[in-house]
Amino acid sequence: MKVYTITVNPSLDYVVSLDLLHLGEVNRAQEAKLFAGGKGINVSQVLTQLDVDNCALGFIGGSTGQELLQQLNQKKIKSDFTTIIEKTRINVKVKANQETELNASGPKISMQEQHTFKTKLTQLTPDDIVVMSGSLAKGLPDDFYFQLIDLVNEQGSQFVLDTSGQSLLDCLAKKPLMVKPNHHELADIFNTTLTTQAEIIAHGQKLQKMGAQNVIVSMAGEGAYLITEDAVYYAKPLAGEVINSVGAGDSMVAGFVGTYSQTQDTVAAFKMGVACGSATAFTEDIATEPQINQQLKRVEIIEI
Ligand SMILES: Nc1ncnc2c1ncn2[C@@H]1O[C@H](COP(=O)(O)OP(=O)(O)OP(=O)(O)O)[C@@H](O)[C@H]1O
Ligand SMILES: O=P(O)(O)OC[C@@]1(O)O[C@H](CO)[C@@H](O)[C@@H]1O
Repeated sequence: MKVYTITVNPSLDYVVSLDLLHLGEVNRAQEAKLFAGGKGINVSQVLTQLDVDNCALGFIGGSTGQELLQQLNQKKIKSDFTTIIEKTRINVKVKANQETELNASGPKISMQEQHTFKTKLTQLTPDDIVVMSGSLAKGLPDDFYFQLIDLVNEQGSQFVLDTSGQSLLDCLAKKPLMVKPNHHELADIFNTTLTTQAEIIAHGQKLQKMGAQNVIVSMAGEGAYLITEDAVYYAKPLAGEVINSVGAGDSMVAGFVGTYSQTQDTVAAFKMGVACGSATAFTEDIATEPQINQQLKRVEIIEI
């Protein structure tokens, strides 16, 4: 099986570190780094670390797009982007006493550019899994992901749409391989508050009954649940120093999809998802293979 990631609105993530942020004043950063970003691209980075056959698709443009591509090439991440006229965005991540993210809305994508991109999906086969995540760029219709899901389904491939709210609910009827709301997003979907384990599981099961093949409910440092058609599993949280939570969710999606694509074993895939999410939370950038394997040894899954 091959995995394709789709990032319609990638970014260069400009990560600025300082002890304390004073709003409304000139702040001097201790460190500033530029990383290739965007949710699907983060998924591709982890898949490449795990040696899973994958290709990053999406739109890139201008000098920022070139910088992003150069970074992906350096990391040996395979890609087949559609080139656009406008520039790829830069997102600013401030790491001070708190993490603050400033995400730009991104470039405008023309009808012709959208069309060129869609033709790439005709190469998909029933053996492929397509992961779609992140915000929609300007000029893309609200139902763009749903148009893509239909194209993916026409080719017989599986899909994962990492989204929240109404879009997540709407995609369930199309039978996603997996959905991964965090517990806050799960509560918001049903306009409720979820406090007990039983409540979280019951609402995750609703998503499964509505069409998701597998549901992961992630809870950052409090563990995660996997809900399948016939069982519920809990992954105990891994203790560690959180250095950067940006991309933890993307890494979890990558771990699940990557191992699933190689083994079709849902529980092993969940285990890898937890290891990848935590490994990224415990490091500065997206986790590397040794960091992931170090966490994988520590993951404990129990059936509930
Ligand atoms: N503080 C933490 N301690 C240990 N593991 C963590 C922590 N935060 C995230 N993780 C790991 O990453 C996974 C995904 O994190 P989280 O539940 O925050 O998802 P998310 O809200 O989609 O993440 P993101 O911050 O990327 O949007 C968790 O299930 C866990 O495996
Ligand atoms: O603006 P979006 O598309 O919702 O999110 C983009 C983004 O915040 O997501 C990734 C982390 O998940 C970052 O690499 C990137 O900057």
